[in-house]
Amino acid sequence: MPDPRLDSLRAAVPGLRLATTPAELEHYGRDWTRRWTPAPLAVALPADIGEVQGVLRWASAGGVAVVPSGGRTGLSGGAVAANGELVLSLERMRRVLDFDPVDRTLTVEAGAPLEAVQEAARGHGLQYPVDFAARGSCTIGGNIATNAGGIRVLRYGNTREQVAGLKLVTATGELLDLNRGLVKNSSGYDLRHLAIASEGTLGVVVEATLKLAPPPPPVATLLLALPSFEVLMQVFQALRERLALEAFEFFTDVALRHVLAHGAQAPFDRAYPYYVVLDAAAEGPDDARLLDAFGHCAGEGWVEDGVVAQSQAQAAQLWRLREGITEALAPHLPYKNDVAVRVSAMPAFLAEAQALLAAEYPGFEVAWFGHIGDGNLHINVLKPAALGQETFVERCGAVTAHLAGLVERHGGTISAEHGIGLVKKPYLGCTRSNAEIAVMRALRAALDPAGILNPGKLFDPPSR
Ligand SMILES: O=C(O)CC[C@@H](O)C(=O)O
Ligand SMILES: [Zn+2]
Repeated sequence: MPDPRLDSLRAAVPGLRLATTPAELEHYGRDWTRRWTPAPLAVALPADIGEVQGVLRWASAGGVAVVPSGGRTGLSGGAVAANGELVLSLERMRRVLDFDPVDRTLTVEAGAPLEAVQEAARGHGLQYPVDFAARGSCTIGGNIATNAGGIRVLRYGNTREQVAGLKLVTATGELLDLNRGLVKNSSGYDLRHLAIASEGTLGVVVEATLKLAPPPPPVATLLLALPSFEVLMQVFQALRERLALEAFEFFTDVALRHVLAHGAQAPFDRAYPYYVVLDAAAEGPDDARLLDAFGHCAGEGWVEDGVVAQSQAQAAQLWRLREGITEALAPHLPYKNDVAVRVSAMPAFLAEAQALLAAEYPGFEVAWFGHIGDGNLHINVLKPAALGQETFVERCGAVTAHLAGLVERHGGTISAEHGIGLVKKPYLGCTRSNAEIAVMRALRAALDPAGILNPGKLFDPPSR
C-alpha cells in the first residue's frame, strides 16, 4: 500500500520525481557504513531549487523527517534513512553552472560529483584542490555538509576553505544566498560557515560557488618505509622544512597487507612497520632539492627503504597503496575512527593511543592510516571472523569511549573529516563543550522549528 503522504507530496510539488521501489529505497537509504537497515518512506529527486523548496515546505508542514542525500559515501551514518524518512537526493542537480575567470570560481549544483568539479576546474586551466578516494561518487553538497578533507588539506585546506558562497534551502523552504562569492564580507554572521559541516541539519545545500587554485606544480611522488611513528613525525618535520609538500600520507603494514591482497603491487621486497607516500613540488625524480631532502632523512638513519616514482604510472601505483585502503578493508567490516589532534600534539598522542589500542584490542588487526601531515588519523579495527557484528561494534564502541577521552585530553576531535552522523554521536561531548552543544541545539531549533532535517544525526532531538 503506497503511503498516502506521497499523494499529498505529489500534489504539493507537481512533477516531482519520486522513487519508491524496494531496490531504490535500499540504495538511497544507506551510506558506506552499512550498519543500519535502510527503510526510507520514499526518495524525492528534485530537478531544481524550486522543487527542493517545495519538498521542504511540505515536510515542515506535515512534520515529515527528511534526510538530505549526496553520494552517500559517508562513514558516520549521516545520510542513513532507517526510520521512514523521506530521502532528498540532490543527484539530478549536478550541473556546472558558471565559471568566472576573474574571480576564479566555479558555481555548481550540489549534486555535482567531486571528480566532475575537479575536471571542470582543470578544463579552465585551474584546480579544485579537495581530493580523496571517493571522488567519483561523492558530491559537492555532501563534501560541504561534512567539511570533507582528504589528501591535500595540508597544502590547500578543507572544503570549508574553498567555499566562496553557497545557496541553502532551510527546513521551511526559504532560499538563503550566502556570501555570494565575496572575498571580503564583514556584514554580520557568516551563515555559510554554519552550513558547512552541519550534516544537513541546518538546511539543504543546493548550490556552491567554489574557489579554484592555480594548477598544481609538477610533483615527484615518494614512498618511504619507516621504523616508527616517532621517526615518521621527524621525517615530516624535516621534509616540510626542505620541500613544498602537496600531500603527506601514511599507512601501517596492516593496511598495506590488505591492499596487496586486493591486487596492488608490493613496493618493496620485505615489509616495514610504517610507510609514507608524499607528493612534493619537484622538476622530476632527480630534482636536487628532493634528493637533498631524501639524503638528509637517510643520513639521519630514519629511512629503511624508499622509492621515487620515475613515471606517472609509477606514481599512480604508489598512490594506489594509500587510496585503496578503505576498499581493501571493507570486506572486514572495519570499525572506523577518524580522530585528529594538532600536529604539535601528535607525538604524545600517538604514544598513548598506541598503548591504549594495543591493550584494548589484543589479537585484533588494527590498520592505521591517514593524513598525518594535518594531524588526522584513521584507525580501522577489523572484525575478527569469529566475532558477531553486534558484539564487535559494542566492544569497539566501548574502546572508542576511552580513545575519545584520550583525544579530549590532547585537545583533539573525534571527527576530523567524516562527520558525527549516527556513529560518533555518543562522543560529541568529548570534543564540544556543553555550552557549545547548547548553542548548536538552539541554532538547529531556530532554523528547523519542526525538527524535520536529518533528525537523530549529530545529536538527539530534545526529549518532548
Ligand atoms: O576508511 C577510512 O577510515 C578513511 C577514508 C578516507 O577518509 C581516507 O582518508 O581514505
Ligand atoms: Zn581521510
